[in-house]
Amino acid sequence: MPSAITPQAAPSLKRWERPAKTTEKLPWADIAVIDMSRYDLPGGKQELAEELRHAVHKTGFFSLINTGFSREEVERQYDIGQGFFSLPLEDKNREDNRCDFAVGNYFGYRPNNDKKMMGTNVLSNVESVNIPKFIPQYANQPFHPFFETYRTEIEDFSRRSSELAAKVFTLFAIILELPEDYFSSRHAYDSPSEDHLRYMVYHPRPLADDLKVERTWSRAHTDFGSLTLLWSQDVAGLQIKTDDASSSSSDPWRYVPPVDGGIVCNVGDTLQFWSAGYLRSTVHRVVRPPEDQAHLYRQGLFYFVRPGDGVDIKPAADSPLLRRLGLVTEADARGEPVTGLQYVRERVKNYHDHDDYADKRGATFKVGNLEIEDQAA
Ligand SMILES: O=C(O)CCC(=O)C(=O)O
Ligand SMILES: [Fe+2]
Repeated sequence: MPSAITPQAAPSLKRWERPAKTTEKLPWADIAVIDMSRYDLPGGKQELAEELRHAVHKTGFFSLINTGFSREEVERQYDIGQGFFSLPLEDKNREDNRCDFAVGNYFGYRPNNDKKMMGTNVLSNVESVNIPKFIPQYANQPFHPFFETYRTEIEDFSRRSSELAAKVFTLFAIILELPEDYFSSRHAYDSPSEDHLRYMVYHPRPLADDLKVERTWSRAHTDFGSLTLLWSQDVAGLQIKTDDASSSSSDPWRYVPPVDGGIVCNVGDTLQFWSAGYLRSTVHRVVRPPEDQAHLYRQGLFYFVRPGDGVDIKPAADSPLLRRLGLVTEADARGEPVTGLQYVRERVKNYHDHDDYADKRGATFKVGNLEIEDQAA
């Protein structure tokens, strides 16, 4: 749908500057690139699903190109995020704009330095703001007045992110031999869910502090929802934990490479549950960037897709593929339901409602019969 948005109508914002890529040679992950311009061609979805199968089964990470988001509109979102982060702390952190972690509500603002890291005195260097879906049910959820000026643009971006996710869900349904709308219907934009558009920035830290926390900027974790869209990030630091600790290296961590004009996607916990582990919610983390980028504010743009509040996230026992593979049985169909809202709220609460981001290597997190490794080494 052509967009009738005129960004010039809003007051001018300082332009965000795209940082230069690192010149360091890093161990990059091999990330499949899926060309979404083929999606609507005859047989296109089936071909793309086949290309995606290996990636989602092995690492759960892949990237999309030709998604319909122009470079200008993506950078405009970075301008908006940067404009918000440059407001005074008291304003950003006003009471009606804060995440309410006590109830696992991630909508709103999370300030920099809010927690200690891994049993040290080093503080978290992440600042973020999560914007809920633009539906009447969220009229009273955090939405800072700064964003009002840009509401139309942000809403357009949010809705189109969800539309893109729906196409990816269709590919997942094809892979699992389920009806094509199996997952997209469980993530309808107009039904309540904890989906959010996120502006995020990591503040650079002195090397001495980074060394005290094993260079950790974001602890190893899996994503709590269904699918994460991450607009390609030029500041290296995001790493995925792979199975290929090869003979040349015992280190399983690989950096996610930038994909110009692309969107990196990863499968979250709920799709791993629905697919009885066939689609992988891979452990990832963010570490101090290479030294030619370590001084930069690492700003990011994301859309986190969460399951519909009321949908059951237990394994899709009706998938012929999962049945043939023996991953689901009749008993799975009869298991206790766990709803999307229940899982996501409990997971956010468990992860964030503390004074610290402790080292939780090896810990697991469980709701009903659904269990996930909370933080793998
Ligand atoms: O900042 C990044 O590149 C990834 C952040 C992330 O994994 C998350 O917020 O879930
Ligand atoms: Fe993540």
